[in-house]
Amino acid sequence: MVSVTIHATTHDYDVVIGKDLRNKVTELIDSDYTSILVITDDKVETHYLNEVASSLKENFEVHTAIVPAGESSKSMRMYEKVLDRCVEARLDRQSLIIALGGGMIGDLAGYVASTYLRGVDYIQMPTTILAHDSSVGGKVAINHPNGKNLIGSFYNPTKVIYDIETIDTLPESEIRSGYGEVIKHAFLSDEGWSKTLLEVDIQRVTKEQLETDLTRGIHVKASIVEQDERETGLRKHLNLGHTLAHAIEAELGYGEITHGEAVAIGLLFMMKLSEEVVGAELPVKEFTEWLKKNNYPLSLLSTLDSEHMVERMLWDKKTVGQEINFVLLKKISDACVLNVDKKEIVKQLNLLKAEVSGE
Ligand SMILES: NC(=O)c1ccc[n+]([C@@H]2O[C@H](COP(=O)([O-])OP(=O)(O)OC[C@H]3O[C@@H](n4cnc5c(N)ncnc54)[C@H](O)[C@@H]3O)[C@@H](O)[C@H]2O)c1
Ligand SMILES: O=C(O)C(=O)C[C@@H](O)[C@H](O)[C@H](O)COP(=O)(O)O
Ligand SMILES: [Zn+2]
Repeated sequence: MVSVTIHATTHDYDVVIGKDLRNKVTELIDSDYTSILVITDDKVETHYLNEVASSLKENFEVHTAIVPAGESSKSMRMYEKVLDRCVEARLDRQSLIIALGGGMIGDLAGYVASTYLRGVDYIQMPTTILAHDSSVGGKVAINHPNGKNLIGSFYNPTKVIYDIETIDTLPESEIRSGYGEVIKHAFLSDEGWSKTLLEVDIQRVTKEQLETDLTRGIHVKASIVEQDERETGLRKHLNLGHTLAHAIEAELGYGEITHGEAVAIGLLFMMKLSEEVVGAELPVKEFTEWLKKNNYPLSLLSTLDSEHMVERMLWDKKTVGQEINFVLLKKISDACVLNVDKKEIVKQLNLLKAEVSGE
């Protein structure tokens, strides 16, 4: 078992990474809670809810809330439903919420925890690769039809319990999605690691490599959120690739593309923009090849109208006074935030669309 302590402004919390933790959750809960509400989705429920609930029942009164799997559950409607469940279960201020699932559940349950009774404790139990990112750092949110995560807060969990065995049941599409954020963390931090990842074949990646990459990603994220929890500066770098990614997700409809796939496409666009705007020399060719080899859905770019995507980007949380701010790379592991002219964004997006469709 590996434990990484995150030093947050409100409290320190541990990210515990290990095997079979789903059957040992009770042992990992330090406080004496009156009751626990486990929030999960209906896919994760079939795999892991029984084990987690059985472990908790040894010591606690346990309630459950199950929402439909998929990004469309990160909504106002589902937020209200889960709050109703909190009320129905009579959770009090000494109750605990457990978010059992991927980033969708982590964000939704975390937002519920941050607002119910003005805030109750919650634990993140990530079950996807992507959630190595979402379970750390305390950003919790739900989506609005206009833009991703428009309603949310910063609210740190009391613990993150990452049972690494749960990722065994992930389909290939979710491994692909997870690697979108893993490679983002590599681009932000380490050229050598980035090169290693560009060799990864998503269909054949080993368990050992997955564990190493996840743990590494958690360390990168931890270091950044510890320095700038509320995203006044440095934390913006974690948004690398997200200005386009979030615009694509909202445009296609939440859940039509995975978050990590959208981020991967956003990273490619970020690279092209970085070359153009800051004269960076980046492994664009290698990254494009890697995306193609691993079946990231680059072809959907051709379905997007560039001007309209710029309109979508105005909902990005880095947008100030209608100016779009991009996280760009001067080189691998050296990011900056720059205002990019809307005409330039349209031009570069059109060029990228033409390139990937082979025009
Ligand atoms: N808060 C943050 O800092 C942060 C960071 C990154 C992403 N996010 C958010 O995270 C969300 C994406 O998270 P995600 O990719 O984990 O998606 P997700 O939670 O929707 O999970 C993806 C799919 O995998 C299924 N699943 C989950 N665990 C499984 C398992 N172990 N075995 C089999 N199936 C499993 C789910 O039911 C779902 O169908 C987005 O909403 C994104 O905005 C938040
Ligand atoms: O933790 C952060 O900060 C991030 O930006 C991580 C992103 O991977 C994540 O998708 C986050 O939810 C995006 O935040 P937002 O503020 O752009 O909604
Ligand atoms: Zn993300």
